[in-house]
Amino acid sequence: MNVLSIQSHVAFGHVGNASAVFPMQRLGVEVWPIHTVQFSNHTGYGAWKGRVFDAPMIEEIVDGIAERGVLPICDGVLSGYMGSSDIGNGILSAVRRVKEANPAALYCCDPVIGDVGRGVFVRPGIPEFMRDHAVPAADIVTPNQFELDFLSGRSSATLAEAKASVAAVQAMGPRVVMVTSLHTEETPADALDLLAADGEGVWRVRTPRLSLGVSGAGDAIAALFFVHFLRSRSAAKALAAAAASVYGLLKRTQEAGSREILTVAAQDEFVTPSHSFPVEAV
Ligand SMILES: Nc1ncnc2c1ncn2[C@@H]1O[C@H](COP(=O)(O)OP(=O)(O)O)[C@@H](O)[C@H]1O
Ligand SMILES: Cc1ncc(COP(=O)(O)O)c(C=O)c1O
Ligand SMILES: [Mg+2]
Repeated sequence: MNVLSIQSHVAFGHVGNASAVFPMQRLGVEVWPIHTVQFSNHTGYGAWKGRVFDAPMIEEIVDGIAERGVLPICDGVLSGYMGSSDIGNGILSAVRRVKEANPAALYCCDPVIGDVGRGVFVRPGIPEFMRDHAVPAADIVTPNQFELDFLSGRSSATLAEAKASVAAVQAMGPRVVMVTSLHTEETPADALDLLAADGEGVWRVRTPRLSLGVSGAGDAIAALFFVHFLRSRSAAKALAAAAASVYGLLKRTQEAGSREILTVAAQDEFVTPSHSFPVEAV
């Protein structure tokens, strides 16, 4: 399986491609990473160095890949942190080229915009670009609760509201939606929910809430969900597998007291997760 992964890259630590590429490789996927930015570290530190690339650079690399004649064997495109809405256009043009070459390829868009508590952490214009252009072009989207609320223009304070928000996002285009870190009135204080919907049903996985604040978990879970969905074509199975792996990864990270997720040290969690959680139809 071959996945074109277009997102941010950091030299130190694990967000964007530095969080997503290795778990996919560990699952046996050939990943073709293209970086939208290269920063020293993730922006959660408040300071970083590096630069944002541009749409022509993304298109140039896709051109070079196309010249190798391999776009027809690309099974999917994964996008995440975009850097600028211009880069977003470059990503959507890559998606169009891949789908022209392989109509069965799927586009999974992780609509990285912000987070509850931290607010919007991307450049102006990106939230609207995600809502008006990227999400409508996607087959699969993986918002956190903050991003779900922004995209749907609704609130998700209860499970019923969250399901209505998911349906509103599906009405924008994507058939499959996975919501991460969902906390509704029904969610116990020491837990968090994940929802996945695929047009046939909505499923929930509930895991304990760990006391750590790290970046990059969303990038890892989007990559894992996408790979498991491409393989199983089941949103429920992909949700169970991705949630178990990321929980194991974060539990190890918490135990080690690390500020960065233990993508390398806890790599066995991607293949043989040490925890598993039931999937409930809701
Ligand atoms: N504090 C936490 N405790 C347990 N699991 C967590 C925690 N933070 C993140 N996760 C897991 O990682 C997933 C993705 O993280 P999330 O923070 O929602 O993504 P993002 O970084 O995109 O906002 C969550 O759905 C959850 O499964
Ligand atoms: C460069 C970069 N990419 C991606 C992300 C997204 O990380 P997360 O997976 O926590 O949403 C961040 C968050 O700070 C970031 O700074
Ligand atoms: Mg995210």
